[in-house]
Amino acid sequence: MKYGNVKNIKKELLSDNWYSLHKVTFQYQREDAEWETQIREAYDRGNGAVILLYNKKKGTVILTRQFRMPTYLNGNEDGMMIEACAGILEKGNAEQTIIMEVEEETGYKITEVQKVFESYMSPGSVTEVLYFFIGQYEDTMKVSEGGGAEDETENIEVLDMTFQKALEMIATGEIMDAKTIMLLQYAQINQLFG
Ligand SMILES: Nc1nc2c(ncn2[C@@H]2O[C@H](COP(=O)(O)OP(=O)(O)O[C@H]3O[C@H](CO)[C@@H](O)[C@H](O)[C@@H]3O)[C@@H](O)[C@H]2O)c(=O)[nH]1
Ligand SMILES: [Mg+2]
Repeated sequence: MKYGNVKNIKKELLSDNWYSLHKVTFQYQREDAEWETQIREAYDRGNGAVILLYNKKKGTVILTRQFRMPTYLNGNEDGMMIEACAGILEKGNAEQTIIMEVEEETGYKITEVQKVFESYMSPGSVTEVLYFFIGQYEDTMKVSEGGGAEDETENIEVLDMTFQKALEMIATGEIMDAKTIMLLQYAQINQLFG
């Protein structure tokens, strides 16, 4: 018995303004071998990369704070989100992108990163795969203010806080971003701070 087969996939473009949204109609073969028609919308904003910047000696991490409209629309009172530094893959691969994004958003020039895992973040509706990294930073690596790309309206604030404080902020709900929680918990499980 075949299971999980898909056929007759038809994609209808609903929106391609900034990113693209497709309505996908397809036939899906159930476990009992019957074919059924399903419709699912899929939002494609490309893939992304995210990193936890940490300093083992100081016991600190670098996070960012920025306005996120979708959260504002769904109950986040001021729309501000505390997140690990992240960006969408445009020109290079995940590693090149995250190194560039770290400098753009936080002002640190790092050269070494370590990939820890990759994950779909919202598999029922968003196509994106997110590549997760960790990387050590030193105060001497700070080369600029950060804040985001000059041609973009990101207005990113750079936060330097203790790892303990960041963990507390998950418990209090001040950190409510999945990729950030995943990386902080990775650091805790793998005892990055000893
Ligand atoms: N004009 C316009 N600009 C947009 C739109 N959507 C996003 N932008 C701009 O596009 C830029 C994308 O910045 P990046 O730093 O590359 O991406 P990111 O938004 O930080 O994405 C990261 O976080 C996402 C949410 O957690 C992740 O989904 C993504 O993979 C990545 O990790 C930002 O300047 C943002 O303001 C839009 O609809 N219109
Ligand atoms: Mg970003």
